[in-house]
Amino acid sequence: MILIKDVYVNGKRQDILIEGNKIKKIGEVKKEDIEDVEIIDGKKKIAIPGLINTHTHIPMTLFRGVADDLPLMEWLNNYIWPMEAKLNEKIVYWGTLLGCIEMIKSGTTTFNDMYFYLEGISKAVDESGMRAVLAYGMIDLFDEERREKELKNAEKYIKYINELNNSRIIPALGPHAPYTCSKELLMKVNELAKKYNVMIHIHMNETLDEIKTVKEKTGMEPFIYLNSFGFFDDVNVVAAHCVHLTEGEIRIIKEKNINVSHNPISNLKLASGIAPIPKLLKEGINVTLGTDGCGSNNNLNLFEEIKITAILHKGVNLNPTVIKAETAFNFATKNGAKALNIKAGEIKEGYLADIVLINMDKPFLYPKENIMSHLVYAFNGFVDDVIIDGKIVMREGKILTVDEEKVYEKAEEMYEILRS
Ligand SMILES: N[C@@H](CCSC[C@H]1O[C@@H](n2cnc3c(=O)[nH]cnc32)[C@H](O)[C@@H]1O)C(=O)O
Ligand SMILES: [Zn+2]
Repeated sequence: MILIKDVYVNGKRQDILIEGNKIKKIGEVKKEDIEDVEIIDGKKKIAIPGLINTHTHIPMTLFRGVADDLPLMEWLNNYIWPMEAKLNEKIVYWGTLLGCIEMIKSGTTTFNDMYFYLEGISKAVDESGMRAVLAYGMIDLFDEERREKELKNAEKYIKYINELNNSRIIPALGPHAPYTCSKELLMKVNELAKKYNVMIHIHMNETLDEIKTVKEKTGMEPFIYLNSFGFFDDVNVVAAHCVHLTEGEIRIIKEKNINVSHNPISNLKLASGIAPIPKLLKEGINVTLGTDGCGSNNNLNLFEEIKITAILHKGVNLNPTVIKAETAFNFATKNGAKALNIKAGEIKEGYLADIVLINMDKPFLYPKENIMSHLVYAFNGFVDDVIIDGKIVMREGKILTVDEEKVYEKAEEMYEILRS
């Protein structure tokens, strides 16, 4: 058992008792009453639920800084996709470990990923102690042979992850996007999602260009098109980006309970645009936050995403009330958990013990009065202790699960292979 003593949580100083992978009690807990307990002194700290990043391509940490300042299609076609052709399980494994270290250090405990070489990714996630939803990213480019291959891979990885029997690693389906996947592939994905009871992770409406392509081909906007053949029926979907949406598309997102993963930094950096988040909120749509891959962000610090979300929409709407601090914070916690269907995102009895501690002795966190404001507008994201699934994975800034130095060394080595 783990006992966090005198920590500031849910508005007051109290204790948090963790048993197994869950939060057993919040309130006053006497250490004498429990046997075999590890105590964390929380006096100088606050506890927050671990952040949930709902859109990543985690091994892309290795592509950090390789191609900046380009539009999406040029970035993908000329730089990213040629480099990705050199990847293998081993390179992806080290890239994922680098990403996990970065996320743990910046308070993220769960991520929702779409990539390939999922054996390498799963192995790294398992070793790091993180929680993740992993989807094999499928692209068929409307070719039947490629479609069969991609669907086979996706099914293979769902079975592979299920067989790992690790409650921290959850399989999902990842059709890349309506402009890279055929209708046949997408229809089959809906069927497989129901068959294996897994969620779907897809890129939607990221750029005006891709929407134009879909419209020219089908006569419909992407959400209308997918909805026309039942893609959203009876499945749980996380749609990344959703930058450009018509009223009709917003109606579908609402009606089909589609979860939106807002990735403001990636959208700004690739100059894709700014998603109409205040409008989605008015409709009661579940908005969550994602960083996207490190090729287009270029980091995995979700606190940056929280701050940008809270200020960006104020600026473009000329209205400082559209997204309040706590709303932005909830996007990255509660709403993320709801999207991924996990009992986390809040510090509550019976919930998963995914908890982050922040030492408040930092110059930018004084005066200590308005904690939620500090977390959203002032904090740099470097947290102190991280507990995931009831296990301490970082203590006082030191990662306990993996050898950090070795990961940095290997990351450089893998990068040399990719650029050669
Ligand atoms: N099985 C596929 C791989 C798909 S993984 C998901 C893909 O999404 C790409 N990606 C990363 N960020 C973005 C983005 O912002 N928009 C669209 N695609 C992206 C990423 O580079 C990767 O190729 C294949 O054989 O090519
Ligand atoms: Zn993406």
